Amino acid sequence: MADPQSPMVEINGLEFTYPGIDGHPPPGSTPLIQDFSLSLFPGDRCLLVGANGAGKTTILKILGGKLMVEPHMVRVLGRSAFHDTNLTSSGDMCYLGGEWKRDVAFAGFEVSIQIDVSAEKMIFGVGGVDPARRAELIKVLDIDLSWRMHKVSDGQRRRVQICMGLLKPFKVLLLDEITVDLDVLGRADLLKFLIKECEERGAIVIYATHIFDGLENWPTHIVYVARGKLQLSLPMEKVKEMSNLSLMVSPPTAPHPLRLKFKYNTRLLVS
Ligand SMILES: Nc1ncnc2c1ncn2[C@@H]1O[C@H](COP(=O)(O)OP(=O)(O)OP(=O)(O)O)[C@@H](O)[C@H]1O
Repeated sequence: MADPQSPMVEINGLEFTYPGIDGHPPPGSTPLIQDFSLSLFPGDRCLLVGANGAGKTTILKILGGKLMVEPHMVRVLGRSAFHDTNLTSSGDMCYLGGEWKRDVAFAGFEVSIQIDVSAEKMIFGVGGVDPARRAELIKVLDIDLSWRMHKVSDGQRRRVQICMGLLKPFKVLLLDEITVDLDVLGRADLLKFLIKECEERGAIVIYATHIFDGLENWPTHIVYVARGKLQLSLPMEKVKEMSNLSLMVSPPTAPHPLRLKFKYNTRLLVS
């Protein structure tokens, strides 16, 4: 188990702008992510929330080492997420997000994983895996090993993707709307499995989603992002303490307010 006092993820004054076609941020552009700092410790389960375009995926991609930032701005397990490729290849950090694609011959060109191969071949093709963990994941995700990948539904394909991503005992898991294709029971079983991973092994999960159903007791933290800035980071005990309190981050008349209503009757009204 990791030292509970030392952060597994540290974001220090993160700034990020997507590069233009010349590979550099357009001159004079305002950074998309600004002045963002956050530390997460062993066992933390962080729910990353915010409106469309707030910057959640960008933050997860930066943490997942898919976008370059200065090494001191983001440390994952004490290492630079972008520069230390061993973080991902070792399985210590796992990013699951977006569509499940694979690179084909042309640089930067990707196609969906829809080849005629069985779920069994894909899952058992991942080497160096504990057979008991693999069997548990196949059960939790209710995977039929005889599924052919070109004939399965989106949700079934997603289950195989999640299973393959979780086969190695990750230390940091980044989930970007990955459960959107799962049915209610499949999602609940997966979320329960992730709680066990955090409590028993001290792993951490950062989960960006717009679907709050069934999440009342899942997170240890709620992190709210708007316009690329951290607006709120609340431990769940605080959210529970705020029973009957409405926390107004922006007036309820703001266009498209996002309402997070948990069973504790805490309402975060944010735009
Ligand atoms: N590759 C890119 N190049 C330039 N701008 C981008 C790129 N990807 C995203 N953006 C912009 O960055 C902003 C944040 O996008 P991001 O995908 O991080 O938001 P999000 O909070 O994950 O949104 P959603 O809830 O819709 O998934 C958006 O305005 C988007 O248009």
